[in-house]
Amino acid sequence: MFRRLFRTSLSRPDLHQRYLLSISYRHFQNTCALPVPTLISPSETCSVERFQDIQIFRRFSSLYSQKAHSRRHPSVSIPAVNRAGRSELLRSLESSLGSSFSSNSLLPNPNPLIIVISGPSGVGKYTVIKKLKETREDLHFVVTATSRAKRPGEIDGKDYYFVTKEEFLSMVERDQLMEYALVYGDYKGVPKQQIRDYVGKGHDIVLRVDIQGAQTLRRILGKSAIFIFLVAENEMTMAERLVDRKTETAESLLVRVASAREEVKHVKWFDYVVVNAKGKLENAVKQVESIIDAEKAKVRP
Ligand SMILES: Nc1ncnc2c1ncn2[C@@H]1O[C@H](COP(=O)(O)OP(=O)(O)OP(=O)(O)O)[C@@H](O)[C@H]1O
Repeated sequence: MFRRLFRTSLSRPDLHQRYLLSISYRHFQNTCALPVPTLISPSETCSVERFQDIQIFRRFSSLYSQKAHSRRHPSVSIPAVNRAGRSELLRSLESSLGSSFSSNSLLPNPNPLIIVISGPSGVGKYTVIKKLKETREDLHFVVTATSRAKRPGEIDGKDYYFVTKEEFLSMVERDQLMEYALVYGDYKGVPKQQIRDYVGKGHDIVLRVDIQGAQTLRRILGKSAIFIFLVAENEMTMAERLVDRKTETAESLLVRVASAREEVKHVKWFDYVVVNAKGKLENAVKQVESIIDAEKAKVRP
């Protein structure tokens, strides 16, 4: 590009004749240190046109001498690649650059991720998260507090903090919960302290909440959290899962399936939707993992 511009300016007859710029392009390319000629004697008055020509010339010479300087270091020669050893080549590249290669990470230190997994009752939130825990030890799963009774196989402090209604309300009073809701007659809430502790130490965290909880968290966290909506492939599968789990009374089943019908309409509040299809738990978990990996790889999470 420079060759073209340089020639264009020099080929202008007035510029060429008036300032007698006999510097060859080859000379410029070799030395990269273009002598700046005295274009105007101090006493000389300068026309606008001539002044502009001088400015153009000076801009070129300054720009290209800077670029060429940054490209190579005049005092260091790099040995022939086919003859020099690896470390010799690396050393000479370092001295040519004027500083050693750093082994520090080239990546910026990303902010910890907050991943919210939500979806209608019986869709498989707990099952997906349990499986995810096995493969992603780097994630911290925030343990929700609940006033509901423990289901078979659930462990206090691991799956939920099982508390009484009074204990739960006292946590609310002491402002210990980031969000809470009364879901199907039981309280559920996310303890603030766990989030502070883990996010403060730079850990990625995963929260499991119902749809109401997800909407509250969206209002609080906005775009600083990733919201994943888990669904079954169809209503029938969702209802079957609740029935087969054998944890609900007839009334509770009715409330949950009726709510689920409404809740699937809230998918638009979420960033991602993952289908947890019958017998395809592994696929759903893999998809959640892919979302986490993609979010971690984002330049601006
Ligand atoms: N992909 C799947 N295929 C078949 N069954 C599944 C699948 N995922 C979950 N289940 C079963 O569905 C039932 C409900 O799952 P789970 O308890 O994880 O749902 P949940 O969304 O956490 O429910 P809730 O919000 O009511 O606690 C469980 O019995 C579980 O084993």
